[in-house]
Amino acid sequence: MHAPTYTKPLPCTSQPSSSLSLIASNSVSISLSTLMGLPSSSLDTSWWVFTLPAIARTQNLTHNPLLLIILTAILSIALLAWAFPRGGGGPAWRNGKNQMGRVPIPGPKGVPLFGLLFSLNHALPHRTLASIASALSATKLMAFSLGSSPVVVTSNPHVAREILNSPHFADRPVKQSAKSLMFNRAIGFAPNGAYWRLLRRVASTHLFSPRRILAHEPGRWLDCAAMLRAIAQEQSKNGFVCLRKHLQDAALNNVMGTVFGRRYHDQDECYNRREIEEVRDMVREGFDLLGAFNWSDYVPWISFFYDPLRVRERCSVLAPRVKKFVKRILEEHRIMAPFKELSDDSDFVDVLLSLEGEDKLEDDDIIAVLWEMIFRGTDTTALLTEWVMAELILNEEVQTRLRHELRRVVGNKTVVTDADVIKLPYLEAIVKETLRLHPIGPLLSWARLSTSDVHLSNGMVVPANTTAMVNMWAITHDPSVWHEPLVFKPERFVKSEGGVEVDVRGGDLRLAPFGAGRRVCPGKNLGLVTVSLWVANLVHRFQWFEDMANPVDLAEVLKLSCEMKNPLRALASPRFTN
Ligand code: HEM
Repeated sequence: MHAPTYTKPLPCTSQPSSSLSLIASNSVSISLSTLMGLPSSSLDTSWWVFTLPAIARTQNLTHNPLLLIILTAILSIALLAWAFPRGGGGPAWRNGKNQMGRVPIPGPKGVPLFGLLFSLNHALPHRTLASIASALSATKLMAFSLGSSPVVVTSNPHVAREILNSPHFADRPVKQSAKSLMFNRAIGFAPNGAYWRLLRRVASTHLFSPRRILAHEPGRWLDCAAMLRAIAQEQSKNGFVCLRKHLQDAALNNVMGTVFGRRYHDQDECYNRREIEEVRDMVREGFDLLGAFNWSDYVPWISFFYDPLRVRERCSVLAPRVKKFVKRILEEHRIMAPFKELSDDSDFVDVLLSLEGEDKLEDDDIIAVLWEMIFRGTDTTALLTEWVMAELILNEEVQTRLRHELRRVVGNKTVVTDADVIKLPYLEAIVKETLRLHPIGPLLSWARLSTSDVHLSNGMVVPANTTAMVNMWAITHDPSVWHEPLVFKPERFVKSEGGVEVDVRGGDLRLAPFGAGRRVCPGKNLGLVTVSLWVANLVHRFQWFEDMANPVDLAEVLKLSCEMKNPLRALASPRFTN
């Protein structure tokens, strides 16, 4: 919209000076406003700028200090109007982008240029977003800016269902680190299309199907047994156990075994120590880089001045290391391929190498897919198990009840198997309650991206290219969704005791820690089977107590996943003699 045409003649009799003519020229007034991104209403009221010379009764504005002050004030107001646009949402929501629907999307304006970046770059963005949404009555949907990226977040299960299940939200925004580490060729970040569908199909059939998960049980049990041994050793040596390291080792072995056909147990001599250390180091570095808050993902120019974590540089070192490592494993598998038959317990490398015709993948794509599995599969299961154990230690009666359930199902056996685990409803309730109280992806790990303008049923419209987040933490802590949301109460999921039946695999958005829709976590069954098996064996083998010298601290920190800020340290009293 153009500024209104000036109609009143200036009372000034002589010609304006050149600077004045610039200001008094209609076309310049428009371009100045446009440059500043002023909303049309400010243009409508800007006509009085042209009367300034009359007010000042002067021909040269620059020589009049009063006018200079007024001009500076106008410019400042214009700048502020540009930086804090109307309607909320902040700098990325200028020009009424949050008002495209019947109902506008409310949201905080944040800081000019940066939006909410300063509020969200610390450890607990899910809590901050939940408080802002609640304060602005924007829990259904809130618009905000992360630098130049427009973002919406919902803390409402109905809107969450619409977003996660919509085909228009089936892409993800790709972080710089993910791109540099090749993840844009893997399942999680590949754009929604034929390539992504192929990867999902192959992974669902050959890695995550119930048959394959069952076929890999012996390997899973090997890792679990090694973990139990290491825990017993640490307890007898130190008098306490730091659980996270054992869980991470078991998780790494579990995923390395299923994906690469390699396991690294301490008593195994066949793999050299250097390789184990190399894998651990690469995984650690990858976690750090992918979990790091990288300013240049949101304010691209900032990396020229400010890159405190050296994300770009570190990625460019890690990516070739990963490639070299995985390529070596691919070559070994290629050499052995003629001597192996594919079966249900084949590792994922063999499966990917066996693909033919249209399904055949380039080496670089295989490397990306395999590497992603290591990343996604390792910390998720370890950190979730750590949260479960922390709650069991703090809630002694829940631990005791679980042990009774185990005794009833397992009897005198020292080992709990996958077949036993499915007969343990109280264990299932404990895992669900932990996922509710401590969702390890409180903002569902990686966000979604709208591929077109999306009309929601509540009258709001999310424009194309908007990042969409679901604040699962806010939903699972909402007292209007969950009674006494801060209390750890597995009984709320025990049906025979009046509890609710909730499908945590994406069917019920009141508790969807694995996401939902076509991009729901494909590793959800593997994750749940693994965590349940570990918890069952940890509780069956040991009685767990709080270490009073290091009390359990439920403080959290959000990195790649939401983890205990202070890793769990506890006392493990063995229940069997061998
Ligand atoms: C207990 C553990 C786990 C939790 C809580 C979890 C959670 C999630 C969440 C919230 C998402 C995003 C879903 C969405 O956008 O709707 C996701 C995606 C994904 N997860 Fe998991 N996950 C777990 C375990 C695993 C495991 C064990 C693997 C593989 C070994 C895995 C592989 C993936 C992959 C590949 C994606 C991307 C899917 C896509 O974009 O198409 N996850 N996970």
